[in-house]
Amino acid sequence: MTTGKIGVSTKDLFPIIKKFLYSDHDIFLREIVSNAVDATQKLKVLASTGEIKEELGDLKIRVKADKEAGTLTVSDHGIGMTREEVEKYINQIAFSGAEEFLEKHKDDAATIIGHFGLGFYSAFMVSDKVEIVTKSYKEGAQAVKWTCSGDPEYTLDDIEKAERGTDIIMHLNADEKEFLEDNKVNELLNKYCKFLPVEIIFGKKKEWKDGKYVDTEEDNVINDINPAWTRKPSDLKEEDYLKFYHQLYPMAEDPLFHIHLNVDYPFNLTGILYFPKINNKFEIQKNKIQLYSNQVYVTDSVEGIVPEYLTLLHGVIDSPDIPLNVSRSYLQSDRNVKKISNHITKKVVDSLSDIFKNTREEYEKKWDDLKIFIQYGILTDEKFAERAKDIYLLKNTDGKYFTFEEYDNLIQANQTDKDKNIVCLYATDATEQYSYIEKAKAKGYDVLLMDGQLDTHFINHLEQKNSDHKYLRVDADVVEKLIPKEEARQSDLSEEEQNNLRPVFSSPLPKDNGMFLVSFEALGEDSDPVVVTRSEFMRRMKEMAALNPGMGFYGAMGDQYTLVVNTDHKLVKDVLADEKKTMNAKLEPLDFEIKEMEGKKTELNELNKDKKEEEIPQVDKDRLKEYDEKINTMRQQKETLLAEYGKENKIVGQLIDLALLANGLLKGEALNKFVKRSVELIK
Ligand SMILES: Nc1ncnc2c1ncn2[C@@H]1O[C@H](COP(=O)(O)OP(=O)(O)OP(=O)(O)O)[C@@H](O)[C@H]1O
Repeated sequence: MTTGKIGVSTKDLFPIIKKFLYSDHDIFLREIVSNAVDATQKLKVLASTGEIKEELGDLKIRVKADKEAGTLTVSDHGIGMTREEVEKYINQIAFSGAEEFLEKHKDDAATIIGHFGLGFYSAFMVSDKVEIVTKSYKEGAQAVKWTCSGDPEYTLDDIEKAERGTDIIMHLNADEKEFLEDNKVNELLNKYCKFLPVEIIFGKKKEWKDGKYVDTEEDNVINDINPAWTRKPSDLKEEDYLKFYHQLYPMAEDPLFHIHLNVDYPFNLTGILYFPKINNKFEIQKNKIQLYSNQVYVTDSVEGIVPEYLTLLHGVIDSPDIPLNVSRSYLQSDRNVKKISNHITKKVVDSLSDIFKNTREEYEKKWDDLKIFIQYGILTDEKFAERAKDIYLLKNTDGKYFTFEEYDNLIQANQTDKDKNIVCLYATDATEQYSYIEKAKAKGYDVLLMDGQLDTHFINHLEQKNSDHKYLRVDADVVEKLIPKEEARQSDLSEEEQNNLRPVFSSPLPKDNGMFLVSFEALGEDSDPVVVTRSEFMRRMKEMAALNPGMGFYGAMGDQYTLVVNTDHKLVKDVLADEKKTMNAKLEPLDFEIKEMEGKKTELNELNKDKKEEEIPQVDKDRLKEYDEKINTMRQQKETLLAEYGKENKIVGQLIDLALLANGLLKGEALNKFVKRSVELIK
C-alpha cells in the first residue's frame, strides 16, 4: 500500500470545490461519465491503430446506485490506468497550474473545474469518499485501488480486478443522498449524457405489468450515440430531423425549418438549428438551444454566447472549441465563441436564402411564423440585418408577399407623395380597419398587414433606415390626405362658421375613451361626410410605451382621435344650414353683445396703446378685465346652446356614430343606442 499527499499544495482546493460549486453540483455525474466515455473512445482508437489486438468485448458504461452502501458507481471498460498513471493523472497532473489560478480566481471556481482537468475531482462535491478501482489495458497490468476522503491524503493499493477498465465509486455524503434515487439519476443522465457517443446503461428497461412498473431483462440505455447532428446531412431525411427535434423537445409542435451546421474550418462546429413554431410567448422561453462540446452537454443558457436572436431558436450546437464548465463571463469573452456565433449568423442567413430562392412558395407559407425571428434578428443584430434584408417579406392585406424591392416597385408610382416620400400604408387589424382599407384600395393604394408583436418596433426601424419611406396606418388620416400629391384645398367655411359648427360636432362624441379634436376639411362631395382618424405619431408613441416601460409618459396619455368633418358633403352643408336657421335667433343677441364688448375693448386698447404698462390707469385695466370676463361667459353660453343643439340633431348623431363604428370605437351602450336610433330612422 502507498499513501501520499495529492499533488502540489492543494489544501485550498477541496473546500472550494465543495463550497463554490454547490449551486451546480449536478455536473459531477457528467464529469465522471464523460471521463469513462473518453477512456472508452481512447481504447477504440488504440484498437483501430492495431495497438490492441484482442477483442474489445462489451464497452458499455454502467451507472449503478446502491442505496444500502450509499454509493453511486460509474464503471467503464475503457483503457483503465496503471499505478503510475493514477499517480500521474489523478495525483499530480490534475493540479498543475491550478494553484496559481486558484489564487487569482477564488470567486470563480467554476472556471477552474474542467479548464484544468479537475473534472474528476468534482466527485468530491457530493462525496465523503471516492474510490477508483482500475485495471489498465496494458498486458499484465496490476489492478489498483485509489481511495481518498476529500483531503489531500490518499491511499493506493494493489487489488484483484478481473476486467479491464475503471470503476469510480462515490460514497455520497449525507446531504447528497438524493443522487441514489432512480429519478434523480435518470434526470441527470438525461440532461447531460443523452447524446454521448458510448452507450450508457442505468438499470433495466421497465414495463407495465399487473398495475405497476417492473424491470425487464433488457438494459436501459440512456443515450443516443449517433444523434442527428453528428451525421452527414446527406444521410438524413426530413423525418430524421423531425424525430431528432422531438427527441430534444418531446412536447413541441413540428418546427418550421432546420439548418444543419457542419463546419471543420477554421473551427469545428456541428449542430442543427430549428426555427420553432411558436404559438405563444411562454413557449419561447421554455425550449432552448443546447450547447454541447463533443456530445457532452454544456449548457442551455446561451444568452451572451450566441447572438440574441438565436436564443429564440431551438436545437443543438456542438463545438469542441466551446470550453466545458467555464463561467458565463469567460464564454462571452472567448474569441472562439465569438467567431462561432458570427459564423452561425452567416450560416443561418445563407440557409434561409437558399430556401427562399429555391422554394419561395414554401417559404411564403411559413413566413407568418418565421417573421418574428427574422424581425428580432434584424432589430437586434446589425450583421444579421445587413444579410437578411433580401429575404424579408412584406405581406399585404390580400395575403400576397413581397420583398422590399418588389414592394417598392409595386407602389412607387401611385404612392409617392408631393415631397417624394414613398408612403407605405398598413393595417394592424384587417377586420377592425376594414372600411379604411377598402377606401385606400379604392384609390388604388396597396395596404400592408402589420399585425405582429414586433411590428411597431419594426416599422420604426424601417423608417430610420430608409428616410424616404413613410409608414402610415390606414386610419392615420382621411384617405384623400394620406398620400398628399398637391397642397390640399382649404375648406370654404369661414372661421366663424367653423367655430359655430365645432361644438355641434364635438358634443355627441364619447368622453370616456380618449380625446377628440374636430377639424374641417374640403374633401369633395363624394367623400364620406365624417371620418375618425388617429394620428400616426401619437398612436405609435403609445404603442412603443406599452412595449417599453421607460416611456411611461406616453403610455399614461389617453388615445387621441380627430373627427374630420367634410365640409363639401351635402349632409354637412344641411347641418350648417339647419343650425343657422334654428339657432340664429338665439345666437344673434349673444353675437351682437360679444361684438359690442370687443368694440369697447378695441377702443380702450387704442386709447392706451402708447402707454407703458404701469402708466395705464387702474380703472381701464379693471374694465378690460370685466369685458373679457363677459365675452368669455357669452362664448360659453353660445357653446352650451350649440352643444345642446348638436346633441339633439339626429343627422349629426348618426354621422358621428357611423364614423365611430367604422373605427371600431362604437361599443356597449353607445352601440345599443345607435341601433335603436337606426331602427327609428327606418320607421
Ligand atoms: N474512467 C477513467 N478511465 C481512465 N482514465 C481516467 C478515467 N477518469 C479519469 N482518468 C484519467 O484521469 C485524468 C484526469 O481526469 P479529469 O477528469 O480530472 O481531467 P480530464 O479528463 O483530463 O479533463 P476534463 O475532465 O476537464 O476533460 C484524465 O485525463 C484521465 O487520464
